[in-house]
Amino acid sequence: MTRIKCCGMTRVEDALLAARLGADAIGVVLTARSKRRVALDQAASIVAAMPAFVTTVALFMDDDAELVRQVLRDARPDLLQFHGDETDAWCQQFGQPFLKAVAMGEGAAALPALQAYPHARGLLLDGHGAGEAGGSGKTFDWSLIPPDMGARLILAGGLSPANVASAVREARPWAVDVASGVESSPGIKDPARMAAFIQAVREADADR
Ligand SMILES: O=C(O)c1ccccc1N[C@@H]1O[C@H](COP(=O)(O)O)[C@@H](O)[C@H]1O
Repeated sequence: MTRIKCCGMTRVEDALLAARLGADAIGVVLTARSKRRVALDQAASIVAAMPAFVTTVALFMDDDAELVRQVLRDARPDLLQFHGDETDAWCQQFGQPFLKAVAMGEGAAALPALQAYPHARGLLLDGHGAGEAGGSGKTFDWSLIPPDMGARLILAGGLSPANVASAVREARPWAVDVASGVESSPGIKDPARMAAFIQAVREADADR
């Protein structure tokens, strides 16, 4: 079964709805480089509202280590996710499981980065270009994904209710991650689009 992460939560009610609809994980964005950024207290409220067995993820992009520590201390997310030029060693310093995003907008030139994070629990392949923020709604050429990524492959970038079933059938990821594709405006989730996204993943799973 493909795991589903709904990212860029800014409201407790949206995160609770994602959990009720069957999302396995929700994400909150802390980096200043995002239109979905939440303040520390809001991140803490969203994380604290999640029921058992829904993984909470905090996103950063080339942020200060002190911000990451503060978020870990005050919001207590289960996983960290890094989107910038952070190294494997830098990501490891917090002693918390982490995901590393890889910008696939550069095409095959991005592939060496997949070898650079041996300690990441998962590699989130996103459609944006190097140095750009995620949450861009950009897809990439899924045929570039190496076939041996197994449970480390988290597919992101421009996924939506319209294309996620094809993505699951073609790329066979461990998990899919969506932000803009289930929103009515940045940071505001659309209940119908979230429900349609999760249903599309489950239908594609049934065919696998
Ligand atoms: O969502 C953001 O604003 C964001 C900012 C900086 C780094 C990462 C960000 N989001 C991540 O990007 C993926 C894909 O987004 P989309 O579905 O293409 O809109 C999203 O799921 C987050 O993990």
